[in-house]
Amino acid sequence: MDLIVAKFGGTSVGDGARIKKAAQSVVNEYMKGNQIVVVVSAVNKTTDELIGLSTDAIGAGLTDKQKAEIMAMGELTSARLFSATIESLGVKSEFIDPYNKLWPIMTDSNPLEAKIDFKTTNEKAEGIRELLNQGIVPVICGFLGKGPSGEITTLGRGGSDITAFLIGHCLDVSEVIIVTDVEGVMSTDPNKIEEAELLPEITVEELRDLATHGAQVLHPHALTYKDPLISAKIINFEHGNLSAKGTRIVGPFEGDSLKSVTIYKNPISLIAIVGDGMLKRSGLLAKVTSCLADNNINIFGISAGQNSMTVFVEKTESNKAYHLLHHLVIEDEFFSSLSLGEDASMITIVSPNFADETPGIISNITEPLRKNKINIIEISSSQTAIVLYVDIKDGEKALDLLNEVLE
Ligand SMILES: Nc1ncnc2c1ncn2[C@@H]1O[C@H](COP(=O)(O)OP(=O)(O)O)[C@@H](O)[C@H]1O
Ligand SMILES: N[C@@H](CC(=O)OP(=O)(O)O)C(=O)O
Repeated sequence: MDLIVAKFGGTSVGDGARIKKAAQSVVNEYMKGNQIVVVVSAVNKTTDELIGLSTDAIGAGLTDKQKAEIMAMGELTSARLFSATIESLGVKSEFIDPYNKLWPIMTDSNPLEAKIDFKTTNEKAEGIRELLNQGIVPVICGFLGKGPSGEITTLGRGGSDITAFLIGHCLDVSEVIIVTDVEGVMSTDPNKIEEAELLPEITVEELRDLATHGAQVLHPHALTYKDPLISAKIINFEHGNLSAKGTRIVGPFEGDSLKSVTIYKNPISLIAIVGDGMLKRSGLLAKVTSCLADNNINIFGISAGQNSMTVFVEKTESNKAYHLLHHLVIEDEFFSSLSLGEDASMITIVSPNFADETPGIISNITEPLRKNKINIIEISSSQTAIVLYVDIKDGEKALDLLNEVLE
């Protein structure tokens, strides 16, 4: 007997027929002898409509607390609807909303982007297991939380995915299934490029980066709760079948923790190339990268400024790269000179929450290094990773300091 969480997004429960199809797929799984927890989003665009209505009626006077309470009506309704539909198909079901004593998801008091109180949620989730053992299918409102005073909070737009993975983690389920309006994760958004192709599999790390950079298919924070041993997949509601294939989400793998500070095992060398007004000339970056690629030299990073560009390569390859790039510099009129810099340690800090921790995350990271007189040679940041280069002699010390920051 497997224990499964199935999350149905707004479009998957977009009308009566879809709700029935979704409920039938749950019932079929239940009939196979599996236990199943349903997490449901608001029907179709209900959340947008509720926001639109309240903004039209109240405008700037709408408080965040009121907004959360009004938005919550979407999931309060859909959970009741879904649970009643399961019952109509002959299986016992109970909807679980924040007013129910079994409600598990506890948060801080932020109404719109509530932070999950993991410890309490983990304890409370055991109550759901009692229902499952009685043969009841719990239908939990996605997206919602309960604050310290019993008030309704929300986990941020698209937050039902977080609910699904969080419940999956707390109950240590065998599988989390995200049911949505596309076949799975595709090579790009199929609603933007029709030729998009289905990926049979994607790693947690890839999907997290994709989601953080705007791909709506899954909330990036949901993956924080993806355990390596819990299977997960994204499937299309059209199949009406929870065994549909879709895209399997694999990992995270050992050493690929979602929050980590790592130092690259080998020294890195910096090669700086200068030229007048480099940013305004097209094709210079391509010349440098193809020169190194043609000679099988891996580029670890590259940064470009007004009059210079820095390339990061492994120290063992730096001499070869230096000579190759020198040829390029003397051949090309837009480059004037290059220099092989000091050896550096490359430290990568990864966290899915950087996007939320800004402003301030860069200074949190650089401040302890400054205090310890560690010079940062170069730093680059994205929404999920910060890479910095420090003098090779400072590498290990910087690693320790940055581990403290991440804790
Ligand atoms: N790489 C991608 N693969 C699949 N879908 C994507 C991708 N990038 C963006 N999307 C979008 O994600 C949408 C699914 O997310 P969402 O609308 O939030 O679904 P749900 O309502 O089920 O939660 C798809 O309709 C698609 O437009
Ligand atoms: N209904 C909420 C939560 C959610 O996750 O919805 P969906 O699964 O349809 O993206 C929202 O629209 O933000």
